[in-house]
This record gives sequence, C-alpha cells and structure tokens, in this order.
Amino acid sequence: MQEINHVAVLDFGSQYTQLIVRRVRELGYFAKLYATEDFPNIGKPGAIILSGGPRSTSELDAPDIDFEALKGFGVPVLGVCYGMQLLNIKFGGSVASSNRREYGPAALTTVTDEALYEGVSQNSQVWMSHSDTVKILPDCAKVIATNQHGTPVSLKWGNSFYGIQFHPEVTHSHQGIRILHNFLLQCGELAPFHIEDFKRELIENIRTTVGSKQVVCGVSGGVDSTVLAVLLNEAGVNVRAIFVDQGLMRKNEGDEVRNNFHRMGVEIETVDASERFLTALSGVDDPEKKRKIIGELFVDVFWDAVGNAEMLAQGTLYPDVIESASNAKSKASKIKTHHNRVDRILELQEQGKVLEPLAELFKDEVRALGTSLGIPQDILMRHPFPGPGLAVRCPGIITEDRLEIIRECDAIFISRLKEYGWYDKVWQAYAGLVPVKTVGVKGDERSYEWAITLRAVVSEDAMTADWVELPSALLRETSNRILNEVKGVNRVLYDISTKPPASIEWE
Ligand SMILES: Nc1ncnc2c1ncn2[C@@H]1O[C@H](COP(=O)(O)OP(=O)(O)OP(=O)(O)O)[C@@H](O)[C@H]1O
Repeated sequence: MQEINHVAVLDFGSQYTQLIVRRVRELGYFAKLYATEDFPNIGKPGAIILSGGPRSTSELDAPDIDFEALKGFGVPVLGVCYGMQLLNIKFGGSVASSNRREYGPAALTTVTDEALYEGVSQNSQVWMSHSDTVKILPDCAKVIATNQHGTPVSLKWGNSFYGIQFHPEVTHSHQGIRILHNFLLQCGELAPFHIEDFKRELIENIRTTVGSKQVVCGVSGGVDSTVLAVLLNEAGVNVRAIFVDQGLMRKNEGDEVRNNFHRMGVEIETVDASERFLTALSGVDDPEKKRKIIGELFVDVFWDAVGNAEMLAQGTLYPDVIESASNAKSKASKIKTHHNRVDRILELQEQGKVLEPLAELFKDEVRALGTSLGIPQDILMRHPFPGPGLAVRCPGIITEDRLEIIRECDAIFISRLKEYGWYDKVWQAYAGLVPVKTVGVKGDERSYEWAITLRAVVSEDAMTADWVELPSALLRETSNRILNEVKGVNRVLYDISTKPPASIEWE
C-alpha cells in the first residue's frame, strides 16, 4: 500500500502494539507498524501513534525518537502508555520511575470536554499496564482525564498531541475503540482500508515485481497458501503451484484440494510422495523423530519438484512479520514453513527472490481478500490442518492401516459436525487413534481393538483452546457409526482437555 495519509504506529515493544494496528484497520483506516529504528522513514502519515513498551523512559538506552522530526510531520500524535510518558518528557515534563506495576482495570474520569472522549461514559473501565507515571507536567500540557483517584491518565499538549496511560486497544478497555476512533477523527482525511483497493494494489505490485518470471508456491489446501495461489493466478503471472501429498492427508483430501483449485481456475501439480514418507516413518514412534523426518523429507521433496526457481511466493502473514521484527529487531520476516531447514529460502530471500504479498494482512483480512477473489466460503472457513498431517493424530508407530482407520473415523466425525451445524462453530475438530487395544465383545467373542479419540476445540488464535460441549446426540451418532462402520475400533472417547496444559493435537 502507498504510505500516504495512513496511520503510522511506532513500535516501542508493547505486547499489544499489533492490536493497535488491527483496531485502526477495523475502524476502516490503513495502519502500518514501524520499528522505532526506522523513524522518521514512515512515508507521509496522516496520524502517528506511539505504542506502549516494556522499558522505562529513565533507562539510558530507552527507545527514543527524534522529536523535531515527529513535530515536523505536522499531524496529530497519540502516545499510549510509554508513548505518553515519552511525549511528556519531550515537551519538557518528567516521569517518575516506580518498581510497582499498576496492572488491571481503572475507572476513567474525563475532566474536560475533549473530543477524544466524546461519547465515552464517566467511570468507563480502562486497562492499565505500567510502572512509571508522568510526574511534572510542562506548561503546554493539560490533564484531560484521570483515574478514580484523581491521578492524571490522559494529557493533551498543545493542539494535536494526545497521551493516554491506559491501553485503548485491548477489549478490557470497554470504550477503547471509541477513544481511538475519536483520535482518528481529529486527523483530517486518512487513507481508508478497503480490501478491494488492497487487492488491486497487490495485483499491480505482483505484476511489476514478477514480470515474466516464473513464481513457485507450495499449496497445502489451507487458507493462506490457497489465497496466495489464487491471487498470483488473478495477477496473471506465470505461477506453478505445487501440492505435496505426503501420505498423511485425510480421506479424499488430495482429490478435494485438486478439485477445489480446479474450480477456482488454478491447476496445481501434485507430487505423490506418500510411499517415501511412509517408508521413512516406518517403525518410528518417537514424536520428535517423526516430526523431524517429515520436515526434512518435505523440504527435499518440495525442492526437488521446484528445481531452479526464479521466484518463490510464500503465504507469510502480518503477525509472522511483526513477531520477528520485534523479537529479533530485524526486518527479515519469519520464514513461514513448518520445516526447520530453510537455507534455500533464506538464500532466495537474500537475492530478493521471495515474494510475500500477504505480509501486511491479518488472518481475517486474508479471508476477506479470499472472498473478494471469489474463493468459496467452505475453503476459506476450513479448519486448520497441521503440516505433518495425520502423523500428529497417530501416536506411536504410523502404518497405512492405522492411517486408514483415522481417515474413516475423521470423515464420519466431520460429516456429523457439518450435519448438526457445528463445523463452523468450532476452531478445529478431528479423530485420532489411541494406540492401545482395549477389550470389547463382538458376537460371543472378546475383541481387542483400537480406541479412537474425538477432539473439538474453540480457540481465538491456537495459543489457548477449550474443548467444546457438543450435543450428546451428535456424539452418540458419531460413536455409533464409527463402532459399526470402521473395522478395528471398539471404543470411542471424547477429549475434554483444555490447552494448556494439553495441546490441540496429540503429538
Ligand atoms: N502438503 C503441502 N504441499 C505443498 N506445500 C505445503 C504443504 N504443506 C505446507 N506447505 C507450504 O508450507 C506453508 C506453511 O505450512 P503450514 O502447515 O505452517 O500452514 P499454514 O501456515 O497454516 O498455511 P496454510 O493455511 O497455507 O496451510 C504453506 O503455506 C504452504 O506454502
């Protein structure tokens, strides 16, 4: 996107910085995050937000920016938490260090008629997370809001510099979005964020960057790589989309992926490497070894198929970029791959041959882009599926028989979820095999057969997850069908573990 009249968010290291960008985009404006080291190279913003941060302004090497340059932009500035403290110092005031952290809710009391707090109720809950506080206020400062004890939590310096001690970007600040919106309304005309415009610009950029070269991308059938491949196709560049079947896919998955792409007008190349994977995994029951084998073999198989790539496209998303930018203090984006050997990609990246068109988007924005590209909703709303496939749902050794059992049980469970209208309500659901044979009776005989575990979780971001209380009729029907239709299974369990401590997958 062109960096004109956008909202520039300067990252002072807060864990919430990414949320500020999100919120501004949710409000319909284009926002972009910058490392403080890049300042003042931030294009021509229409507004600037200084984020919070974990450091104290009193530290010798505390993050800082050139104040004259900041004023030079001549646009409204909002300092959040650390950002507010820094502005107070810049305007000639001071900040008191403290070892005690104020963390949690506070009641906001506005003390003037500032537009920043228009429509915000008195005593509205705001969320604090800081140790230092502003101490001496410069002459040009006025207090525009306090907490319930009368301590200033919001300042205005001159006409267009605002500060807030709390975090408007977190949902615990009940009217935080309104406050951010009020700030943006002070900023004249800002660049809007419409996915349609964004798509057009992405396509233009892809055409210019790629020209007549060939671009290769790996498609897994998942949302990110699907949107990427369809976008490249829409841009009309010469694209090779490669799908590796490692033999660890769900029932009919390979065909489904091929058909899905076909109906979207993208032909994909399938590399059937299932035998190589299953042979390499034969007899291995250690989860870490299994992952390593799969990861390394994937890289070999994928790059064999790629050959000499002129360019490689990756479905890196914004959170991946931000994570590495703030952690490693480097501009290099995290390599989006579930494999640990990425030398080839790094090499290509150094040569400027890696294209990451989705790198400015969040997951829901990628879905919106997918919708605007005409990708059917059933593909965009697909549950996440791990790179190592069914291997992580098959603890112990992996055999074709065990995989087949998982495939059948999973297909039954997923079809029941869809039938009962629960598929779209859960984040992820699957059947896995518990590698113990338990006793049962079939006819007059005892039988010793596998136990199957069903898992369905809700989650916001896969970092934490809760199990879903599915209707018992759905569970009963799934269990009955599995026990009647799938040979080798005599017991069905439902996994009621939260993450943490359990993880979403079994391995
Ligand atoms: N079976 C596969 N065949 C080809 N490429 C793959 C395959 N699995 C993964 N990839 C590539 O590796 C990238 C990262 O895989 P990962 O499993 O982490 O998925 P992801 O980050 O959820 O992305 P997606 O939504 O595209 O699956 C994918 O975006 C895709 O480009």
